[in-house]
Amino acid sequence: MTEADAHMDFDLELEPDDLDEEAPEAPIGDPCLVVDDLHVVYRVVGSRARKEAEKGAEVREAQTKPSFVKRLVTASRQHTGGVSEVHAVRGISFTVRHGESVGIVGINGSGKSTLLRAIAGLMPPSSGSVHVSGEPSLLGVNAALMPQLTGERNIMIGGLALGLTPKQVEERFDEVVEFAGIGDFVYLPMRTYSSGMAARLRFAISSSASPDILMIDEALATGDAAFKARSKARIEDVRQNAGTVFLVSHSISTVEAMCTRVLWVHQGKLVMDGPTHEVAERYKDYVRSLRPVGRKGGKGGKGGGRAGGRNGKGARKVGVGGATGS
Ligand SMILES: Nc1ncnc2c1ncn2[C@@H]1O[C@H](COP(=O)(O)OP(=O)(O)OP(=O)(O)O)[C@@H](O)[C@H]1O
Repeated sequence: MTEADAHMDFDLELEPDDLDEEAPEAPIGDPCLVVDDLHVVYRVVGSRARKEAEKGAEVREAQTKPSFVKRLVTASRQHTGGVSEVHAVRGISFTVRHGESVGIVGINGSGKSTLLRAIAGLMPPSSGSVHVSGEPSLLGVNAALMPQLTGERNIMIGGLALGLTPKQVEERFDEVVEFAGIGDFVYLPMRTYSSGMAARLRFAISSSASPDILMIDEALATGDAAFKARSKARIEDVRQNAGTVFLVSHSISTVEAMCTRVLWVHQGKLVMDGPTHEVAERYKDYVRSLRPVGRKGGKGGKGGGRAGGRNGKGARKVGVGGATGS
């Protein structure tokens, strides 16, 4: 797959709901999250998995010498391809303060979800570290809820994981179901849900406890206009209470409407970090440059005119060389 193909589901179109919207300012407080030279490496077994992984990140053969016992055991198995390592996050560092809403953008396979999961504590760093102040009870929307259990049971488990008491979960149950818009499906196993329903339920659970850090991975793309409006209001609530929001989205207009700061990740590295309008404009230019000749970049064209300093703070360009396909 070429890089031009890889970005194709990135949506530069402005959503009607988001037109001319910018994330409102909120008081910015002390640092609440420090990510220091973070590396995340996946180990991939078998050639098919390796092919999948090669889409975006650096892949290399794992430097492992199998133990004597392992060599004996695998000698009797059919060879399925070696063990590879996918270096999905490569030396990312940044600091986030209370009250910031941070968008993470990048083409497919660039490492956004892996970074989010590592920040949420769902993925152990291979090296480097993530320091979180306050409640470490982060339940990212990618947190593994259990597909074989009903939505009802998952709301309870997710609520408890966020630090709520059983009584508090019960009190918030109706609100979570209504927010997610899943109706009576809540009494069916989650494996019967569409991916959109599951994403909306995870978002509703993870935002129900006013977490210190709210992580959102694509959930906003899965709802209708009313769900988006509810989500926006909830994100603002979290920020106004000096919480921090992380948002991974393929919709640049959603990031522009909801975030005060954007991190641009490419091939596992942070290539730009700064105020939303600056990073979004540069990122849109980059995505347009990837479009094959003859394909109109008109979607993004509409969104290109919203430059103009909001707070005068400059973006930190960490090394855009990576974004040109290094
Ligand atoms: N469980 C896994 N095992 C092995 N490799 C993985 C795994 N999950 C992700 N990867 C690889 O790590 C790299 C980063 O993936 P990640 O999902 O973080 O990217 P992304 O930017 O969120 O992508 P997308 O926009 O397509 O969702 C990719 O090369 C991907 O193939």
